[in-house]
Amino acid sequence: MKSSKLRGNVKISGSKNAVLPIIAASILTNEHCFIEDVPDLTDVKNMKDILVNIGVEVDWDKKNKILDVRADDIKSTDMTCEDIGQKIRASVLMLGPMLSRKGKTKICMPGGCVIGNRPIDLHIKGLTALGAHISMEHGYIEAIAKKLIGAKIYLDFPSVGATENIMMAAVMAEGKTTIENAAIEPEIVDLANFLLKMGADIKGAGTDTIIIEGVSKLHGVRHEIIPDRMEASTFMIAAAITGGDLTIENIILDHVNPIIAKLEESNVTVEASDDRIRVKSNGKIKAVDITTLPFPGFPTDMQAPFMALMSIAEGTSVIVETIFENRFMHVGELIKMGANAKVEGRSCVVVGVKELMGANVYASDLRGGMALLLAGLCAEGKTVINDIKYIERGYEDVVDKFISIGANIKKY
Ligand SMILES: CC(=O)N[C@H]1[C@@H](OP(=O)(O)OP(=O)(O)OC[C@H]2O[C@@H](n3ccc(=O)[nH]c3=O)[C@H](O)[C@@H]2O)O[C@H](CO)[C@@H](O)[C@@H]1O
Ligand SMILES: C=C(OP(=O)(O)O)C(=O)O
Repeated sequence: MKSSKLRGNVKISGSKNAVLPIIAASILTNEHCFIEDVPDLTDVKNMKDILVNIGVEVDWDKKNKILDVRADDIKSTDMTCEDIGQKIRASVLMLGPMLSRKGKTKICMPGGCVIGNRPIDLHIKGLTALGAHISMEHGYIEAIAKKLIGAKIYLDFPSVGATENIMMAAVMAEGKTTIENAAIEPEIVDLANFLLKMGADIKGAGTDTIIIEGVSKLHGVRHEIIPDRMEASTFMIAAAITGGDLTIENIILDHVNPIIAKLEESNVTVEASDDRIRVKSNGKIKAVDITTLPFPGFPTDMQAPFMALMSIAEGTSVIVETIFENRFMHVGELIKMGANAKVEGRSCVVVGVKELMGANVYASDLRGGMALLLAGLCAEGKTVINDIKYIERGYEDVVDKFISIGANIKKY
């Protein structure tokens, strides 16, 4: 049976991609860091465990969504324990803070969504420019720096993770660091705000040139994580795909502009005010083209969910993925559900169909899994999504949130 049109209000959680680097940054001081609005996600648990394994005290008050991190005694620099790092992408973000705090570390090659090769050469280039010696052997990365010294670093691509890692290494390096062609995503700005509150000297975060003057010490901080723009965008698409009417609360409008623009082009009504947004649809979706780009372009993380919407649109949509070379794993599963889609290199042509049909499908990554869930909401008949662990990496209380707005969905 189809889920009904989703209706009601849904509150957005703290951002996964903002909280993970901020947890890493909290070891830059030996004082308490209180991180607020922390989402209960497996990625956050894994990041917390990485810290706990090296002797950092971490107290997670899930009821109040507060993580209290105190890294006054980092007992080990070996972060390879149980290979937790392989489970998440953000584990690589421990390199910068550990070099800064301990002068050395050993971590696993990072995991995260399998959406391309995801090399870390730009992280290494940046940290090496600051004086680190980095070697990679047997799936482990070893980094040593007697002293970090500020440098001018040009990123060949505005990598989010590399910008974050370099910022965290540079805040206590000697002298000035300039990151050129830096990423400008909102999560970079949130990290910079966290570091500024700790006493760092950073200028230009949110622009393509970030200038950091090293300071000798950072102190404890209290900081609230920004709302998750990907979760917000997902619920906006959910309203559209079910012909529903949702009010999405705790949202920063500037962070979701590309989704607003594309939904409006698709014949969806969007009413924005302050920190909430109402998305209404009569179910008649018009096909539009999208090309993923770094912020403020259309986010690669919303490519798969938006493709689910385009599967039932009137007309043909061309979806171009420019950020990751292998981010179309969901296409085959959408085709099982009746979608008419064809991948050609970095592009996918989607010809809208009248209706999708329920099927037994497999999530292969976080956002691809969410695309299947969204498709399942509007499909005729039952959809069974296997491997929802991928979805749970990045969506807090996902099943309960969908049930609260009228979705016919159950977790087994
Ligand atoms: C935990 C987290 O915040 N994840 C986000 C982060 O991932 P992540 O930080 O991994 O993404 P990057 O911005 O680094 O990657 C973007 C592109 O740069 C390439 N690259 C990256 C680093 C490097 O050293 N060399 C290199 O070639 C990647 O292969 C990719 O093609 O930003 C992505 C792009 O917005 C999002 O999809 C992810 O959700
Ligand atoms: C790709 C993603 O996450 P990660 O970088 O953690 O794999 C994502 O959030 O869509």
